[in-house]
Amino acid sequence: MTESTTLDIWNPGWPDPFRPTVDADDEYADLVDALREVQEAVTRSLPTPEAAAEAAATLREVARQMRSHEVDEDTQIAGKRWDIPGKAHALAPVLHIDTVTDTTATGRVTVGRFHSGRYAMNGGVTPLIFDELLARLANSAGRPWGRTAYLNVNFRALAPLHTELTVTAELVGQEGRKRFLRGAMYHGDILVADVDGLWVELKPEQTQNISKDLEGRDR
Ligand SMILES: CCCCCCCCCCCCCC(=O)SCCNC(=O)CCNC(=O)[C@H](O)C(C)(C)COP(=O)(O)OP(=O)(O)OC[C@H]1O[C@@H](n2cnc3c(N)ncnc32)[C@H](O)[C@@H]1OP(=O)(O)O
Repeated sequence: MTESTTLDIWNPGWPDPFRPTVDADDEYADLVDALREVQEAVTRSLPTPEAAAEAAATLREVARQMRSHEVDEDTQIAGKRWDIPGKAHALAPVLHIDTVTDTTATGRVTVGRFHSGRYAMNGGVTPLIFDELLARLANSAGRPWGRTAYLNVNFRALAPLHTELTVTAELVGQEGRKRFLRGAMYHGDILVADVDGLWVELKPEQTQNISKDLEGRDR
């Protein structure tokens, strides 16, 4: 079993459309951090109508600025910074991936009120976190790119906000193109959720056509 110490490397088995074609610099990561701050602050706020209108105008101005730098999805950076927690995607919870071996992975995550259901992690966010860690493991160790076929999540206890949770993943079996994974999320010793996932290795024609298949369907 080989320990992988290169969490940030590009796996050569992954299809090109997922690779950023320009280098992201730290200013881009900082921009996404600032956007996360906005998401959390807006979620926590009850502004006066005047303050809400002023903030909305400011945010629309930022959107206008960003639209003038628009690129296509193959070129965008968001979701592709494999080297930083949360991959520079503002929706994704900031998952710190600590270890990835051929068959296991571990990580840590803390969420705030932006990702809250009511005083605890929203039930739609838990699968996002599992998908991130299990996908990283499923698609590591030189394995060709596979796509999530299912993620069956069991919610065992409330996952607290503002508290570090640990997440584990294990590759438990492979049959042909199918990779079976299992994962768990803990608050201390308390199991808050577990998951069974299936990744199916893409056929060559499925990876070549990723961008083409989706043309015109992303708006
Ligand atoms: C917003 C979040 C922010 C994060 C941003 C991060 C960005 C980074 C992005 C990173 C990347 C993000 C990537 C993403 O987000 S992936 C997005 C989520 N996943 C998808 O959209 C996948 C959609 N589905 C497919 O593409 C196809 O169905 C796949 C490829 C999965 C299989 O279709 P394919 O035609 O190729 O294969 P097959 O049908 O011959 O099946 C083969 C075998 O598998 C078995 N099987 C298949 N399905 C299931 C099932 N559900 N339960 C049980 N078994 C199942 C099947 O029985 C057969 O078994 P066997 O008969 O051989 O024994």
